[in-house]
Amino acid sequence: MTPLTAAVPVFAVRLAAVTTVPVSAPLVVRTMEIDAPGPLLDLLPENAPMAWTRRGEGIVGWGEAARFDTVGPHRFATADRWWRRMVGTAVVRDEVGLPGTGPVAFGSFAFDDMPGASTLVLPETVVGHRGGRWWVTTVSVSGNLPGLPDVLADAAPRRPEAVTFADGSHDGTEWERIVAEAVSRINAGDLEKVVLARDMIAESAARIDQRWPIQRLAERYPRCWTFSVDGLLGATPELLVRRERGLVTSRVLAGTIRRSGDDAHDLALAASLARSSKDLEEHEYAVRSVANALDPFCSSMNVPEAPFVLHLPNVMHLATDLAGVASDGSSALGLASALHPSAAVGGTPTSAARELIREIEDLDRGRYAGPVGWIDGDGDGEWGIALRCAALDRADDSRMRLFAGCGIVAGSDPEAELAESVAKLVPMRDALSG
Ligand SMILES: C=C(O[C@@H]1C=C(C(=O)O)C=C[C@H]1O)C(=O)O
Repeated sequence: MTPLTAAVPVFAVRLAAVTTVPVSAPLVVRTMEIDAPGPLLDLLPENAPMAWTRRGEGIVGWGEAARFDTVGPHRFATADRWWRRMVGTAVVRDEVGLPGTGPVAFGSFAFDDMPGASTLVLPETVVGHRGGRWWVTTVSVSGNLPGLPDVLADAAPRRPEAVTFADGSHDGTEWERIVAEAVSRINAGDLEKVVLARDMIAESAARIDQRWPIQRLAERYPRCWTFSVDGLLGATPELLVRRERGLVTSRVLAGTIRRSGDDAHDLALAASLARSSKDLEEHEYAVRSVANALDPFCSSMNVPEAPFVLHLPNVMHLATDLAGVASDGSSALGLASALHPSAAVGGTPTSAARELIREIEDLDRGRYAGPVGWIDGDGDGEWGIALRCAALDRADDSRMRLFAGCGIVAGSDPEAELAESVAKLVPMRDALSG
């Protein structure tokens, strides 16, 4: 372990920002085009699988050429600086030249400043697929040009054994009380919106093969981004930010209704969601928080006037896609840092919402609701909000902690919010159950 030196603020070092390779190591990176090797997620090994995929495209990675672990209020800035330094001195041979080729790090950041660990991982091997092209990237820290590895499907994952679920920090009744407290604070004028979360513990009879839930989520939630980074995995419908060759995009969600299972009825529910003043208000807070945060980084921005309804198998959301033209050199991670926490996972105003979450939620969110995604050597990348996800217990790999949260506004009903949280836990519960 080599501690970071010089440019890193002193307190960040004290808070254990560490990297597993000396920052001066000669990083050699090679990307080559390959023939289609089969579905990306089938390539993942059981040990520490990394993924960011949607509709079969994206990137998967394994092995660890380098990693950066950090905590605290400057976690994004220290990680961004580490990454710039890594790629700034790297020798790169990239025969494909797309966003996501060349050096790529997967990352996952804690929701709050404390507690919670944040990580960037540079895999030894990354395989990517986009628009009919496939590539493999290999990384060497020994200074030699890495050879082309075999890119083959791994053995099929094992189904988790006899999984049971139990309440996490609070049972449903306690959580409803917390939600009621938030509603009374909102009615008292302390703030406009706060997002409150709850957790659930899944326990299997044996070590959980993370690839099983990853593959199930990708199959069942093709409109979501399926991710896996350092033991945090899920399928999120919400894209905090994408930066790609000067174009900045974001998908904002807020306002939710549960699916009924009957298509005709669901269409009527979708129409009522699009007219619901409570949900439209909640959505407006979220869109405004993202548009305001992106404004300083964009020369122009398109913010649609009305949201559309995003249909997922378990719930429907009000959704807005924003797009802007980047006006400075901020990386995708820098933009994610500026956006986090948006009103979709924090609230409005942000500082009052964060304080109320710390005061009444009584839950260590860890990396749930934090940015998760990837960054490449040009600073392009995609960062989702880690929702509909679970974290593997680092001390016991037969246990996972599942999370779900709901936006609370003046008109929120605690019982309905609990039911919404149950619906949001369904993707991970089902993915672990079979
Ligand atoms: C916080 C979560 O979801 C967020 C809250 C939503 C809402 O309250 O309507 C909708 C989508 C997400 O922005 C979660 O899934 O855990």
